[in-house]
Amino acid sequence: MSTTKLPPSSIPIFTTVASYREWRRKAYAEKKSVGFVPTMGALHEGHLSLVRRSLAENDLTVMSIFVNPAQFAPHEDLASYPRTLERDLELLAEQKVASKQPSAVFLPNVHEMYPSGINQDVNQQRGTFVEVKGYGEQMEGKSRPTFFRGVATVVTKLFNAIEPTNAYFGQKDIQQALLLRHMVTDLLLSHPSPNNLHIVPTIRDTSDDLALSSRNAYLSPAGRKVAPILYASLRTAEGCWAAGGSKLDCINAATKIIQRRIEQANEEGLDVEMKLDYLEMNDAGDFEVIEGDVTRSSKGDAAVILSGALWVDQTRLIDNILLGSVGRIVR
Ligand SMILES: Nc1ncnc2c1ncn2[C@@H]1O[C@H](COP(=O)(O)OP(=O)(O)OP(=O)(O)O)[C@@H](O)[C@H]1O
Ligand SMILES: CC(C)(CO)[C@@H](O)C(=O)[O-]
Ligand code: BAL
Repeated sequence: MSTTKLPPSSIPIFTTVASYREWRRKAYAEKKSVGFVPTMGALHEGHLSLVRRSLAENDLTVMSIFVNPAQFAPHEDLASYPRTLERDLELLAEQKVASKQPSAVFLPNVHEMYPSGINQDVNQQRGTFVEVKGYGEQMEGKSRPTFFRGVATVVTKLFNAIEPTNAYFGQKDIQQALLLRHMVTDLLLSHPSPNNLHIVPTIRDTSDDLALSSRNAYLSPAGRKVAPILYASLRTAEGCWAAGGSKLDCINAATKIIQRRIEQANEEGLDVEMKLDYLEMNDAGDFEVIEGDVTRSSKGDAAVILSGALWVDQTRLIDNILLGSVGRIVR
């Protein structure tokens, strides 16, 4: 275990796969289950809810903190992504469920995760990648075409290194979590098995329901004031869908809510720019876009992802609501 230049921590920190594996071997020998919470750090209550779920369901809980360069496009915010390691370790050490506390932090550097090197050329011809075709091109993948390849690749590596019994992901990034379930199934992974990849509900700010997100730290006061409109617009679409509206009508109604907020912000003289990236409904099974004339009753019982992304100045916010029969998704 290396402790060079690391902040003090009461939880063991492993910076190499080799040192972590020694610890993991002991857990196997003692027949202890290992819950895993992968993150990019800058922890908030959303991350901590995943930790508490893991603590409740496993003997041991491991969190990884790794800002994965491969999932950022060259024009994205890799350099400025919030990094708050000292505070993250403090928050983690405060978590306790039924006298269990987090057991280890995996904190690799880029070389440890990408031993053959990494470049962010989207057309790169050399290297090992994991791509989940057919599930990474819609919704988030449409706006971030190389994002899911980066996520699937690093999560495969993390699963191989950590060998978790259970892994925990947030509903806030629903496409990511469902795509990873497909990946785990298709690659016959057993650590975790597909049934043990859990999706945990989104934690929101109690005052205005804004989904907690590390990138919220980028928001100016004016940006923070308008940001809840994304979820409010999704709630409008949800209500419209429940009342029997067509997909087209519901998305239009939600879009109008955003447009109205943009006008209002101008009228209020708020110093903020908003731009809607997308609002869409997709089948939760195959991620296909729902046709405009489809309604809740014509869709039957199948689960639907209602999701959107909104630019607030330079910050890209995402959120979603699951519609229909979602019991088998969030579990
Ligand atoms: N509000 C939230 N509620 C529940 N889980 C969340 C929430 N926000 C993030 N997560 C989950 O935490 C895990 C780690 O996410 P990550 O470190 O990227 O944080 P983030 O807040 O989503 O950051 P970003 O602002 O980059 O999207 C993911 O599984 C993610 O879905
Ligand atoms: C799953 C993940 C840790 C992979 O880098 C990241 O995409 C995240 O934090 O959601
Ligand atoms: N929360 C998903 C990680 C990302 O947006 O890069």
